[in-house]
Amino acid sequence: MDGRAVAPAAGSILTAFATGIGSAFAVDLETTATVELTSDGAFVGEIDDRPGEDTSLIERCTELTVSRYAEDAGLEAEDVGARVVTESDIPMAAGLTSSSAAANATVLATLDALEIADAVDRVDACRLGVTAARDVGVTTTGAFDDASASMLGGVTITDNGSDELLQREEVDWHALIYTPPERAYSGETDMDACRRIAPMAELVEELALDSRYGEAMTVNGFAYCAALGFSTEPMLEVMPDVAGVTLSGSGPSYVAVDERATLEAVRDRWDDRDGTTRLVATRTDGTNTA
Ligand SMILES: Nc1ncnc2c1ncn2[C@@H]1O[C@H](COP(=O)(O)OP(=O)(O)OP(=O)(O)O)[C@@H](O)[C@H]1O
Ligand SMILES: O=C(O)C1=C[C@@H](O)[C@@H](O)[C@H](O)C1
Repeated sequence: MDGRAVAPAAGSILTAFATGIGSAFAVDLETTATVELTSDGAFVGEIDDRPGEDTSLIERCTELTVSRYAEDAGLEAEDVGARVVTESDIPMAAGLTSSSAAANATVLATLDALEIADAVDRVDACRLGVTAARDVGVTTTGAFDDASASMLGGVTITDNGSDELLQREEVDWHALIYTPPERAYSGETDMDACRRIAPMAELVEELALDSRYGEAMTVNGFAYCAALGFSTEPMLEVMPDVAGVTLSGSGPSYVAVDERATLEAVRDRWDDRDGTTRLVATRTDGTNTA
């Protein structure tokens, strides 16, 4: 039995390291997971085109999903194993939620292989991926904010301490994303520095809950650039022309939102920098079987 699912990336509105409350929105970059069920009880992962990269997240996702749902599919969990392969156009460890997209795609592809994808609540499926991310140490707060945006689409606001969804709204922006060449792994974030900006994070939370997402993300960006030692220059280069701009996740990517034409007009300011600039649509749908 084979299953397949596709999950989008996400950009930040409120990064959750300071208070545990986070907010993110889905963007049109994708990870695809293909899962083949086996009968040897082993869980084996492969990341296409990245032979040396750590596959423990996607292996744990298949294992947890089989353990939780095999019996619902009429199978004995002990006899079931899985082979999972991911293919992705989301840069890894760049602040664009590659880990949450890989987890969501893998959980849903495993449910698809078990032929019960439509019977499982998407938020429960998302929480399973968050548990796997915690188990293998690729997250600090669990990143339910990023994971829920990728699973459901649109903007989500979450409490990553309790994995509760506080708000979800569909938005119609485009996103301009600048990714410098370096990488930043979320599991290695300086949490002491992040906790010092908690009062700013609380202000960002108020703005986001009031649907003032552009202002929220810009305050978030200045606070997290300061806490994590990233430059605010890329933000200043596109302000005040865009509705919002921030450092995304644990960096090093920056993301700006507005109408497509506005972002096209400022794009060359980031194109001049080392790294990659992408102009993508936001996504109101989330993770789906394929
Ligand atoms: N396409 C993928 N397939 C399988 N595993 C992946 C994939 N992308 C990321 N991962 C896993 O996630 C880890 C990177 O997680 P990390 O949280 O640091 O990056 P990120 O999710 O891109 O960043 P951020 O959380 O700041 O948005 C990788 O080491 C790998 O274990
Ligand atoms: O690992 C984590 O806990 C997080 C990672 C980042 O992507 C952030 O965007 C998120 O808010 C929290």
